[in-house]
Order: sequence, then C-alpha cells, then structure tokens
Amino acid sequence: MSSTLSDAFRTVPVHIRQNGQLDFESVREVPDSHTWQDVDDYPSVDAAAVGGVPVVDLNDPNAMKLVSDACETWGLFQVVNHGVPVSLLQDFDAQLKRLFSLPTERKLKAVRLPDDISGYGLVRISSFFPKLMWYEGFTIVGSPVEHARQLWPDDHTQFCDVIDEYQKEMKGLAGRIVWLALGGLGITKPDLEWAGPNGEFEEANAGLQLNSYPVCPDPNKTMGLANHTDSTIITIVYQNNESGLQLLKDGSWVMVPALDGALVVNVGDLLHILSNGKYPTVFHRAIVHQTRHRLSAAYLFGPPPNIQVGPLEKLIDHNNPPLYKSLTWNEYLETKTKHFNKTLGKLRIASTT
Ligand SMILES: C=C1C[C@]23C[C@@]1(O)CC[C@H]2[C@@]12CCC[C@@](C)(C(=O)O1)[C@H]2[C@@H]3C(=O)O
Ligand SMILES: O=C(O)CCC(=O)C(=O)O
Ligand SMILES: [Fe+2]
Repeated sequence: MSSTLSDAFRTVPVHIRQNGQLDFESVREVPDSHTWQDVDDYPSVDAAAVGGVPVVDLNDPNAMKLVSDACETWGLFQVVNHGVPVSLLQDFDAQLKRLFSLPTERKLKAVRLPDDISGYGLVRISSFFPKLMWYEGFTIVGSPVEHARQLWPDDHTQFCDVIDEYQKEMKGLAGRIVWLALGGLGITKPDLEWAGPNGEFEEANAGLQLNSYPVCPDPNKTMGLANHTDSTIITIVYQNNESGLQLLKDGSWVMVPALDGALVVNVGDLLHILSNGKYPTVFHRAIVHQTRHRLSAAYLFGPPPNIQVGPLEKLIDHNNPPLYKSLTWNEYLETKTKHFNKTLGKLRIASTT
C-alpha cells in the first residue's frame, strides 16, 4: 500500500517530454506545438451577466451559509478577510517572480522526473492533450529544499522559508474553509475522524502548484492551463492581480476577476465525493494574455494519503444512497492519472432503481 502522496506517482509514472520547453521570451508567434483548435469549446460570458463570482467575507457572521451556497451553486468563490498577512502574500509573490525569471537551463536543473511528484516543468495533465500549454509550472509536495538547492545553489533558504510559512498559513485557512463548507451540510467535527480531536486537520496532506503564464503573441490560439478539475477537497488559489482563471458554469466560461488581496477557493473532486455530490467539483482552466505575464499558485488540500474517503455517513439514508465508491487519495490520484476528467464518473455507483 502506498504511504505517501509521492507513491501514487511511482505506481503510475507520467511521461512528458520536459525538455521540449519553449523559450517564451523570444518566440514571436505561437508555434504549431502550442496551437489549440478548441479554445472556444464553450462560449465565454461576463461574470456580471451571471450574477458575479461570489465573494465571501470570512468575518461575516453568515460565512457558513455563504460558503455553503457558493460551493453548491458555483463550486468556486473568493475569500476576503481571510487572515493571511498581506506581507506574506507579497513575499510569496516575490518568490514566484524570482523562480520563474530564472534562465530555462537553471529551472531545468530542478525538472520533475516521470515517477516523481515535485519539480519544475509541464503540468501533469499535459499527457492528456495533443498540444502543449503556454505554461511553466513547479510542483511542491513535501520539502522544497532539494529542488530549491538546484535552483539557487548559493541561496535557497529564503525561497524555502517563504514557502514553508505560506503552506502553514494555507493549511490553517483550508481547515477553516472546509469546516464552513461541511458545517453547511450539518457535518460536525466528530463526523470526520481523520481531522483529529479538535478538527485541526493535523494529518492532512497538501501540494503547492506554482504556475507561470508568459506573455503570448496570440492568446486566442493557445491555452494556459487546460480544462480540468482538482483531485482535492478544496484548492486555494493566489493570483498576482491578473485575471486568467475561468470556471465552467452552466455551459459557459466565466472569468474570475483579480481582486486585490483576495484568494480564490474551489471545490475539488474529493469534496464532491464527501458531500455525496451536493458540492459539485468545478471545471476550470487558465487563459493567457498578450502583454501581461500572469502568476498563480494553487494550494491543493487533501486528506492523509491512505484514509478512505467516501460520502459522509450523515448524508446517507434510505432516500440518499451513496453515489460514489470510497477510496484513498492515493488511489484517487492513480485513477485520475488513467481516466483524467472521467474519474468521478468511473467511481459513480450505478443506481439500482
Ligand atoms: C496533489 C496533487 C494534485 C495534482 C496532482 C498533485 O499530486 C500535484 C499537482 C496537482 C495538479 C496541479 C495542476 C492541476 C492538476 C490537475 C495537475 O495536473 O497537477 C493537479 C493535480 C490534481 O488535482 O489531480
Ligand atoms: O492559474 C490559475 O488560476 C489556475 C491554476 C489551477 O487551476 C491549478 O494549479 O490547479
Ligand atoms: Fe486547478
């Protein structure tokens, strides 16, 4: 049985030709390797036309209802008054810039290997698409030290310190938001044993995906990060004052506005399962810009790797049978590596009526 998240990727390696990396700085037109035919697969609508992407003030006495409603109807919302210090967000932003502005040869020293989970390169889901994305990423699961040393042989500690602090803050925030979401379904701390006696999610696991979307000569022809859902309970996204993240709502792409100081939260596949489909996972993607370089970072929050995750017992009764099979996060990630966007469907329990 796999015992860490990384084991899920040793079992199912993903082969991506990382050294095919484009020199985004010098390229003057989108090459065929990065030209996508289906950027307009769904129409795009203005967020205002569909009521605006919800913004939840976490200090609002109604925060639980607001989070719960947003999870149910949008699968994505922004949070303000989240308590993460502005100075930490600024330091984090500076480290993102510092990382992605390194020369490509230096970044490739920290490249992610096919059977590994962490490192620099194309996003894992690239193997499901015929074309490459206008994108560079860096995945951190566990300690960033080894890869940071390869990136900055003489000075890796400032990057590691900021990343550690950021992950600590995100863990606390993710725990708070998950309890608000679950509380809205009537779930209380004793209902989720693995969250620990005080519901502090001590044993929770997480990953950090740092994303860079370089400026692009023809943004309508290419894709930043292709349509996917996250295999998480929730994901918290930082974006650097540049919009680009879009969610699929009622058959249209809706842009999530860049809101100064806010963080974006989205429902992941495991919350979809835990809530027995009450909080649907959200399809999302990122587009790129002609003149503005966009940076973002996704904090991917999940359970301990070997805990069984299934529809919560309290939500199940004669009229509400479990809709999904239970499995561990590692098993989920392994299944996702094979079935990608069809994974939840594969886990759906067939109705007997
Ligand atoms: C914990 C994880 C979720 C993730 C796979 C990973 O092991 C680390 C990278 C994560 C990420 C980030 C970008 C989108 C995504 C679909 C991908 O390819 O890599 C997610 C993965 C996921 O949620 O399945
Ligand atoms: O760049 C973004 O805003 C989205 C990133 C994302 O979806 C991810 O890293 O999983
Ligand atoms: Fe995502």
